Amino acid sequence: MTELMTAAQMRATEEAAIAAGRTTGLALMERAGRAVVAAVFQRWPALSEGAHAALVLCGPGNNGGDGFVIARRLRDLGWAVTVQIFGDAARLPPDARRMHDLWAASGPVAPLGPCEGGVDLVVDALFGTGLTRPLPQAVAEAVARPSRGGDQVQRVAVDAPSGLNLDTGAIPGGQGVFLADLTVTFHTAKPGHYLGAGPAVCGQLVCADIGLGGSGGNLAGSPPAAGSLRLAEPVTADTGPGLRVFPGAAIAKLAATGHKYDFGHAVVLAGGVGRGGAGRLAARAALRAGAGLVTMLCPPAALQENAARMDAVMLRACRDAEAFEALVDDRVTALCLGPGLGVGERTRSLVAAVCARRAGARAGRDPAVVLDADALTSFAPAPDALFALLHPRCILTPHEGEFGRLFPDLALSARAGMSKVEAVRHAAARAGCVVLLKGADTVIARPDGAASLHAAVYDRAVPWLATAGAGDVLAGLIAGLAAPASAPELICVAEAAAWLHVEAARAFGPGLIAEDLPDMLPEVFRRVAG
Ligand SMILES: NC(=O)C1=CN([C@@H]2O[C@H](COP(=O)(O)OP(=O)(O)OC[C@H]3O[C@@H](n4cnc5c(N)ncnc54)[C@H](OP(=O)(O)O)[C@@H]3O)[C@@H](O)[C@H]2O)[C@@H](O)CC1
Ligand SMILES: [K+]
Repeated sequence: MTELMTAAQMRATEEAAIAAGRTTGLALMERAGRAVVAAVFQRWPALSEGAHAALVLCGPGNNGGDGFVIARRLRDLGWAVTVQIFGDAARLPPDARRMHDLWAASGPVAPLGPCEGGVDLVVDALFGTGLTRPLPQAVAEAVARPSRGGDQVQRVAVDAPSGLNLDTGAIPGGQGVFLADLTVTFHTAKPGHYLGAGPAVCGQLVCADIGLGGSGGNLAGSPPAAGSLRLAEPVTADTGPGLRVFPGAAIAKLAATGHKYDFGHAVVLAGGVGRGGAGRLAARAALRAGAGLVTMLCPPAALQENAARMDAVMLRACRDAEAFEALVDDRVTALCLGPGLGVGERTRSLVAAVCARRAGARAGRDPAVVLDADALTSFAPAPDALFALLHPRCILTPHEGEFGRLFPDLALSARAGMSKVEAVRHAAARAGCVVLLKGADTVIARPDGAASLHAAVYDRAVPWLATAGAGDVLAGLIAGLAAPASAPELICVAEAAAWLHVEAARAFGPGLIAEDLPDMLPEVFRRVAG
């Protein structure tokens, strides 16, 4: 399932299922605890054979309840289990109290403290979705305490490593968090499993079905609902092999045949002499992504330099915004500007001219406009002047630095407790267009709050993608995918571009430079269509 639920949404889903009589809190808790044990055995098969020793740390809420289920299950399998609790068992919520009592009928419960004897497994069932503030000192000490058993001790977190905020991926207080090798969450993943510090402290993420029923909807690539949040991850059709629904459906050339104009005409505006590399990267990516034609516009003095470096990309001289008007006709379906364009008035006037190109009521949809890099920074002194130019077929693709220049109150340093998802949602609403904030946790949002998280973390981590020019390639990819008449809506295009960008980097591997990315796309496409 690609939907991501906040703690409040998860609570509401659980309550609705219980209120409708479809399940009970106790049944959910039992399944949650058993799912953790099953995931532990799958990750470490040696632990599923013979008897071992575990330390189970239980908290004051239902996360603790899951811990008591785990303790009971392991003991039933012959393990030696030590259970410690933070807080007063008498004040546990009812379901957790029942699970505590079931365990306590035949096993002791001690307060948090050093564990006598060596263990093979430490279970963190201290806090899950209910963590609202920094860990208390006693808990911070408990999660940091090394367990006897050395390197052989495996550490599993129930729902979340305690100390991690599952809505934001932040560690409130900045310190004190359980470092897990494996985190088992329930029903859907939560934003914090993918945002910020989440992936590093979760270790590996497994999402277990606990019988709450699937929503089945909000899959990557389909039009998202206002206010929803999902993961941009592959979606395969249920019926047989063939195209992947996502990202396959977003790549026009994989799904249809047609004339080159059916796949659109993308225009990339590039910088002056010696600054054209960024624009060339974007143009090559747009062409590889499937635009039928790509034209690069550059200042007259840079024509020769660019002509020496490009063949399939067409090239025209464009001195300023006035020249732009004369050069671009109605068949241009996507425009990309910013990479290498330079910061200043010329860029501002080009952005104004590009955003003013509208299809009109009868001509179908407006051209897609990708604004990146210098096209964003040029408006740092007056972001509102940019927002006044934008329309819903525009997309801003900042990195954190550029984002902070346009939205200083939403900048990373100013976010204080607000998640990256919320920050980008606010930015999109203010800008009146799609905003994609880059990172290992790329967040894309539409003005109505529909959002998508593309995570290059866990087994998709590509640290070698942090290389000069990679962002220019992403901007070009979006323009190229958005250009065809059959392209899906812009937020879906952006999801697909983010995914392809990372897949291209993964296919190449370490040593990658930005030039390699567009040229890896054919290999990625073959796999998508296979
Ligand atoms: N939803 C579902 O479908 C299912 C949920 N399940 C499980 O339930 C978990 C959620 O349970 P939960 O809501 O009881 O929250 P949990 O994380 O146990 O903590 C709440 C307690 O901690 C306290 N507290 C918080 N922060 C604190 C701090 N810094 N320092 C000290 N105390 C602090 C807080 O106190 P309060 O803030 O109210 O003062 C409250 O007492 C979920 O993660 C999953 O494991 C499964 O069983 C199956 C189905
Ligand atoms: K936990």
